[in-house]
Amino acid sequence: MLRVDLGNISPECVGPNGVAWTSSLTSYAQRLEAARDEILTRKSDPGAFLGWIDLPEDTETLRQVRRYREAQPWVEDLVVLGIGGSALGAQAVGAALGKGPVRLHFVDNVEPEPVLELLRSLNPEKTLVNVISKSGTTAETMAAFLVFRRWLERAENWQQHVVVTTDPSRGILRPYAAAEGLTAFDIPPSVGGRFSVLSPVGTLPLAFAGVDLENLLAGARKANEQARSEAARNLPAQTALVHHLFAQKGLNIVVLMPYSTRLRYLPDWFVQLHDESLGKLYNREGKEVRTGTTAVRAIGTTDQHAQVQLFREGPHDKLVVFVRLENPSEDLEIPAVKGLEGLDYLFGRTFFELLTAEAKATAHALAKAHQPNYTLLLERLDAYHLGWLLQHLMWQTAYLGELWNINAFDQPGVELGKEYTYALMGRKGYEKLAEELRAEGVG
Ligand SMILES: O=P(O)(O)OC[C@H]1O[C@](O)(CO)[C@@H](O)[C@@H]1O
Repeated sequence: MLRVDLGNISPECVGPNGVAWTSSLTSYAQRLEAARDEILTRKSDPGAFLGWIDLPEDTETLRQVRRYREAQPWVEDLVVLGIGGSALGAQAVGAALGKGPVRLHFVDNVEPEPVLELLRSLNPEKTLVNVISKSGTTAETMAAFLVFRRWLERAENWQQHVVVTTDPSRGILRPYAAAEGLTAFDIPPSVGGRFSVLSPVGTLPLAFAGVDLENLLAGARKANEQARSEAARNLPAQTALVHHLFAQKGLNIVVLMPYSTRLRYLPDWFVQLHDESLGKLYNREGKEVRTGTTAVRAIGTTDQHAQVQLFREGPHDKLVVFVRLENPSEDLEIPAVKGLEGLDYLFGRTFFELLTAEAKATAHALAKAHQPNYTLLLERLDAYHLGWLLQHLMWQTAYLGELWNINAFDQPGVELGKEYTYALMGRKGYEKLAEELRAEGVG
């Protein structure tokens, strides 16, 4: 079960003029249900990029991924070459649920030293390289692929050591895979990178990490079920409404703070999902709107000792979202130690009890200071509940896009930086831009 505890969004914080949460939900119910109908109607248009909704139903692709994984028992290290949506989902789920025996590595930056260090630690005969790029053009991923492709020539049959995940027709990787006879998996054209964790972008690396993929998808189907419900039972529409109401009140920062080290990369995945989807200059009618709230990463309890001072006493420009587990997979009892009786309140208690108390205490301390927050509660940390949470957050993002009347599925704002990079690196066709940059003192 995935639940939400809205107890700490104090009534005076929610809705215009102190309207309580239940009244806000009632008054927005029609608008949320219209948003849901709009999303579901638009889903049949591939250009709407809503294909992620159907990924949890795609058990045939999952079977292909499984078959491929079973045919590669020799793999000891899997290197994912990908960035943004082509890496963050697998990284988040792998860190939370990966059991091995295959070690996952993510190369999502072109800083030479860490890449060289990784290469020196790997045995090419035991390494599989999964190059992942929806566009098949991203400079960082392609540069890493060129390096790994050359390095793999040290293996007997390098083609066996590469698996490609890309768009079925666009980009450089697809024809290259066909020409070299490489195994290739599709990223459906209707699925954008940051919504692709349940496609082979995520499932292929996660199959090697020993994640229970059937349950990951089953959990995501529960989120789909809720997201299709009426407003009163529609959890993603409800959390989207909370975000909307606080954004309207000028709270322009969203902190995602799981109380779990295993979930340490979840905020990174969420930051891309939320920021790239919702930070938009224009609305659907082409009117300048500049929407968005800035997602910030935090981990409990670690950031209680780093950021919570600011969350409580700094500007109240944030909505803090806690993620808490209701049950541990294992627990650790704290022993009584003679001579340390000053710590007797801990004797015989468990780590999980302390972790839970810390999370509840922080949430309440923030509420007391009128810093709104709510908590997403996962019954436990397993594939089913994590799949549910991921799909919940994707739906929440889609609902916010509707409430703000923006396209949550494009990212025009990152394109110019890419073009400048091409020009600075001397790519053919970018000579004029390179000249302009030189005239502007960049080069
Ligand atoms: O999968 P690709 O096409 O290499 O893109 C990687 C990432 O780059 C972006 O296009 C821009 O940051 C993201 O939307 C995407 O997830």
